Amino acid sequence: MLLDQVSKRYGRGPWVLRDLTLEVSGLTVLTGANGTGKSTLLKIAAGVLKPTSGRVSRPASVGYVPERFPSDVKMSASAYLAHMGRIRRAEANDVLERLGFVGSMTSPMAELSKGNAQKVALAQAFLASDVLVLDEPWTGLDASAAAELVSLLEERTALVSDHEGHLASATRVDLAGGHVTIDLSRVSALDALEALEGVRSVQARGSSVRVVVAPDRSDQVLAEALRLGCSVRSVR
Ligand SMILES: Nc1ncnc2c1ncn2[C@@H]1O[C@H](COP(=O)(O)OP(=O)(O)OP(=O)(O)O)[C@@H](O)[C@H]1O
Repeated sequence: MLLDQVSKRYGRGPWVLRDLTLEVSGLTVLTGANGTGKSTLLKIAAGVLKPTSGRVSRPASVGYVPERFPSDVKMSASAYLAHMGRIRRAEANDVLERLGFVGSMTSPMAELSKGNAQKVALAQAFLASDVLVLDEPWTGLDASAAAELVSLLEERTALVSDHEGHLASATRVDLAGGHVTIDLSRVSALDALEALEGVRSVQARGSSVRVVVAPDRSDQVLAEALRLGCSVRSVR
């Protein structure tokens, strides 16, 4: 799976992702502080959200576990997994068994405990044959299920957010946490600032303009702002 120069902003809001290129060919862990865009990136990778710009090439069969698995599903676990198996043209797997599912297979899934519902979410994702996209998949799992999930992921191609560090040896991609705030005056070209790589938002505030930048791009943005004739009031 390849994400090529992917950028995302919600409406006219700040850029959440900017020019992100990522190839997922083995087990890849996504890390980053709260709000850095992990769930956004995973939704884009899974195809449930469109990037604002950039391209995603994904194989035919992608399994996805969202951050919050729908909790109000009226179907039973058994009916739901049979349905997903038909859609995927996949044989039933032993994931529920391996994760130690102890809920009812025939009651509405809305009645399952959080951990058991998460095990159903994982079982349907593992029906996919190519790539897995899993958003904090350990949520709600007990210790033995958590360890079993680590071994289920061995040898799979997967993009997984994992802030608890379950997958210590996987390839890591860190969505840079934090930001640098640059206050500028004498700004004549807001659009030119906004278009710079690493810029997450540009806001006019009275006579100054506040630019929020990814930490690894702040020097380049400062240099470009000076070249555009801006005065720098503060950087923090
Ligand atoms: N539907 C939405 N509409 C507007 N803004 C959104 C939406 N979804 C997410 N955002 C914003 O995008 C940014 C990234 O959110 P996202 O949920 O992708 O981060 P995250 O890294 O997964 O966070 P966490 O670790 O807290 O789950 C946040 O500033 C969030 O407010």
